[in-house]
Amino acid sequence: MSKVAVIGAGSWGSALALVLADNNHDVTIWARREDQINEINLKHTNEKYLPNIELPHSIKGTTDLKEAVSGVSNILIVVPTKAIRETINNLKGIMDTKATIIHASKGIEPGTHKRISEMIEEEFAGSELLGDVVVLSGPSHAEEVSLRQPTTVTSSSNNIEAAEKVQDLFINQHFRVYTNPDLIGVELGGAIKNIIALACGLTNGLGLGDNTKAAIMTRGLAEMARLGVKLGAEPLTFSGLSGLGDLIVTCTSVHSRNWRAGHMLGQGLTLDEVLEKMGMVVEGVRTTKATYELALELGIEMPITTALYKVLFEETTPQEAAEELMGRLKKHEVEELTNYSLKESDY
Ligand SMILES: NC(=O)C1=CN([C@@H]2O[C@H](COP(=O)(O)OP(=O)(O)OC[C@H]3O[C@@H](n4cnc5c(N)ncnc54)[C@H](OP(=O)(O)O)[C@@H]3O)[C@@H](O)[C@H]2O)C=CC1
Ligand SMILES: O=C(CO)COP(=O)(O)O
Repeated sequence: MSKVAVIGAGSWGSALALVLADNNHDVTIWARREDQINEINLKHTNEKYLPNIELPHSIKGTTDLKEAVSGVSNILIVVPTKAIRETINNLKGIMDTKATIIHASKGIEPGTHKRISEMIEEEFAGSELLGDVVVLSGPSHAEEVSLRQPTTVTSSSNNIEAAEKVQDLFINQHFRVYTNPDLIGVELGGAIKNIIALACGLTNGLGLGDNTKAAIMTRGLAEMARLGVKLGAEPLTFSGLSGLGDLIVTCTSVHSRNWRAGHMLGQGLTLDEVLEKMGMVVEGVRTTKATYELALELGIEMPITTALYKVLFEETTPQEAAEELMGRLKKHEVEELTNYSLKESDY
């Protein structure tokens, strides 16, 4: 049994706290709102983020970050990507022991184009408090994990032994954890599938059917792998749980916030209206911006990401974006991933 601090009490933080508590770990969950922590401690529920689920009574909630991490050598961070740097900065000031930082968030930062493990390392730079950084990623809707439905994910780190320790922390008969040493590929797959899920939801909202969905998913996987390989990922990672697996679960499920947000956009709502209605994080929006910028910088062709960027952040309508995608130059389906460069005409 280990002590684990879970930082972030949204849907995913609560569901992972449940998995850890099921494994008899000593779990403290931190949230910034007193009312939410009172609900977790007194009613053992988190209705806003995980409706109709009774959390294990052993989970302790606190709004005191110092109390959450004091003497804890495994800290799980599950806040939206935009809150990662702020969270690490707050942690750095109050941690009293070196800890493995596990994160389960999915995104890329606009502007810097950093993955989450890179942001964590950057924020801890020069500090003795950072042990290993491990990501937990894969096809795993919080709603189903909290019902203890069979789920598979991947634990990845530059230090495979750290990934294996995290595998041991989480694995149980409902929640099967694999390991993969390809940190870059695992983090990129989890982030970029959100872009593709937004695009799938959008085409569905436009009234388009399964052929279009299959096209977006398959060609989306191709552009995810193309960028990933350029950044040093292993191509095979993208056919695994954190790539294809997460793409399937996010593009085909009504649980997905990214899919639902895309669907509302396709039905004609503005981005602001969609985000207001969702009330939960839609990571794909910021990740589309980050990935679009990164693709331009590296000269990697990512037509679906580009089309979505134009719909989200420029004046392009979904219909215009769909027409533009279908009207592109003809090409071979299978490309040489390691020898790919963008031609000006491809955009
Ligand atoms: N939901 C899922 O099934 C899965 C989610 N993920 C990933 O996990 C991450 C978190 O998602 P999820 O739990 O679903 O998100 P939710 O929208 O359900 O919850 C977000 C949580 O983060 C808190 N939060 C927001 N901003 C800050 C901040 N600046 N500082 C501290 N806490 C903050 C919110 O607190 P408050 O209520 O006070 O605003 C809330 O508790 C995302 O990257 C997502 O992609 C990964 C796999 C599955
Ligand atoms: O990452 C997820 C499932 O693996 C959850 O996706 P959404 O954020 O779109 O709900």
